[in-house]
Amino acid sequence: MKKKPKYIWAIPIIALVLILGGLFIYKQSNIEKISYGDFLEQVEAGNVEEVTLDGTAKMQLRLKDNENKLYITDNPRNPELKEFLLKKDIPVEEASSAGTGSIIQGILMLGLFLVVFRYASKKITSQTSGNLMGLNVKEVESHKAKRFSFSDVAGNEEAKEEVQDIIDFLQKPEKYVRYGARMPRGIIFYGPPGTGKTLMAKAIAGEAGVPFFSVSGSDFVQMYVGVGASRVRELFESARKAGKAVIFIDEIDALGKKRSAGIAGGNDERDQTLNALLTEMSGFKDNEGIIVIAATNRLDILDEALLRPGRFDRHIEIGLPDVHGRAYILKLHGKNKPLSDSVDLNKLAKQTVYFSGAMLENLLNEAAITAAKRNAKKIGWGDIDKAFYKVIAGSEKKDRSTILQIEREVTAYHEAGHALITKLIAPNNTVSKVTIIPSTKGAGGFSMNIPPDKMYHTKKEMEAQIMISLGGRIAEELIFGENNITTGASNDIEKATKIIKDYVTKYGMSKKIGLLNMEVLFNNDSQGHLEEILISECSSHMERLYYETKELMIENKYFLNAIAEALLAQETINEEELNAIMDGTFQPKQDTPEQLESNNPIKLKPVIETL
Ligand SMILES: Nc1ncnc2c1ncn2[C@@H]1O[C@H](COP(=O)(O)OP(=O)(O)OP(=O)(O)O)[C@@H](O)[C@H]1O
Ligand SMILES: [Zn+2]
Repeated sequence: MKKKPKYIWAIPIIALVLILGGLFIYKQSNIEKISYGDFLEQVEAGNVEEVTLDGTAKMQLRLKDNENKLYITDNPRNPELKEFLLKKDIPVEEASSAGTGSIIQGILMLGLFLVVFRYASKKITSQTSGNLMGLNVKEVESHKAKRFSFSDVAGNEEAKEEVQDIIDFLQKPEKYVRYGARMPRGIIFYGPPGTGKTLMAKAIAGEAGVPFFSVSGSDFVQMYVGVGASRVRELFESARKAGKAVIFIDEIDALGKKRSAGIAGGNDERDQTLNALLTEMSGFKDNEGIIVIAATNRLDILDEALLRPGRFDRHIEIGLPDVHGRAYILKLHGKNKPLSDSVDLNKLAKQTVYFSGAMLENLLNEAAITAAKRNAKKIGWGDIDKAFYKVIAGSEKKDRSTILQIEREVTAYHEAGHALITKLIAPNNTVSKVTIIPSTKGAGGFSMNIPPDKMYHTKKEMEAQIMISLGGRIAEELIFGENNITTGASNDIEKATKIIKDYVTKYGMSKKIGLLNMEVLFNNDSQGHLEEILISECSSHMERLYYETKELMIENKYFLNAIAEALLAQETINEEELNAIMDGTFQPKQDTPEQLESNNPIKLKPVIETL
């Protein structure tokens, strides 16, 4: 690919600066400073050829024995000096304050200023740019910013595969035009936050060797009417100027959300901006080599106008990484960090289900900070452990004594409930950690529950997942009584409801509703009859599963107590310890008495039946 030399404008300026600089240095080397006393001596000796006064703090003179050399001395600024010199027959010249030297200096400064200004303004445009009316257009040009390639993106193999032809098209658009192929003009990356959508777009630009322009949809919101549209046109204009390019629009949903029927009128500005975007996109010629990549967390809320052929017609999912992806991401970000031998990234990958790439990166970074704080040689498993909780729910509370003992117990039983039910009905799931360490974000405790990675889930597995979710609340109820159940189960209930809804409405697993997709039917449900049936069906399944779980827990109350007690004693238990509890071979960690004291400031009976 032929590249336009980017710094051609700088050559004359640099040449000028060099020439003037040389001249200046040459002149400087021919200048000598003398004291005012020496000067007067020379005057008295009749050695002075001429004097130049220019009103500055210095004056210049030449001596008779070396007329080419310039001498400088302090200017006493005495109005009588001129007369005194003239009387001695020494010619005095009065120059304007800018002598040759200062002209050169001035030009030099100007040249330098121009270079710096040019550089700085370029830098600003490429990094945060213009910021006119709040819009950031970021242009990351290949030679200025770090170039990304596919090797910087771990996992996401399917997505990489899917964009391979786009890269080829960006490199050789003519080839595709020759075959009459119409390449997608727009691609949408969709998936949860932090999964590397931006990274992937940058990598495409990097792999194809084209400049990358990025802008965020949310920047257009709250702009004056017409401003957004003109910004869009400017963005495309700069991309066209660059020849080939990748234009990245983050948070496209801020611009292209479906218009909700209920709200009368629209957002004029948003619509104008969106229209400008669509117009620009349909304005490309086929061989232009510009690709627009947009990112969103949710594809389903986008306006159909955006998704039509010729617009954003290729949709690529960038999902959360699976266990291999996670291991790969951890290894990628662990490369430049001194990890101790105790840190097993494969093991960590197994414990970080549902973590996004950004969370994993953050996890290693937090661990590195913790290690640095304690001046450790290497990052140890303990640092990783601390970072794990930080990333997952804010940070580990320092002062544990402030947490009421009763809260610790409720949390311990709640988490023990989840763990116990998992062990009883889903032995293939992994419970990597159960903990009651509270976090600043308010999550009471945490038990990681890993269902095996599978393409399909059976009805039994879906029910098991619901029962595991219900386990927390049921344990609270069983131990502390119906009136003392807490709000800690709200996430669990949400999770269980989502599963039961799919169970009934999507997968035809409820006998009463049968093999119907309720969402299809719902579209025509004006009286709300179906809704009623649906709710009653969901709640009857939920109730059945609730009683089943409760019964199971009552039968295994011994284990529930054992797990909760272990949690209260050591705050966190890992999978081996949990298995040991279930086998009856558990040996609690021997803590020193002081540690026990600080962990358990108030000694209470482990089970409080009367609350
Ligand atoms: N697959 C991955 N491989 C390597 N690093 C990753 C990956 N996914 C995410 N990361 C890390 O997470 C950071 C954030 O990712 P990025 O900004 O690309 O996510 P995103 O999907 O665009 O997020 P959002 O939806 O919040 O804009 C990256 O800079 C990188 O450090
Ligand atoms: Zn829970």
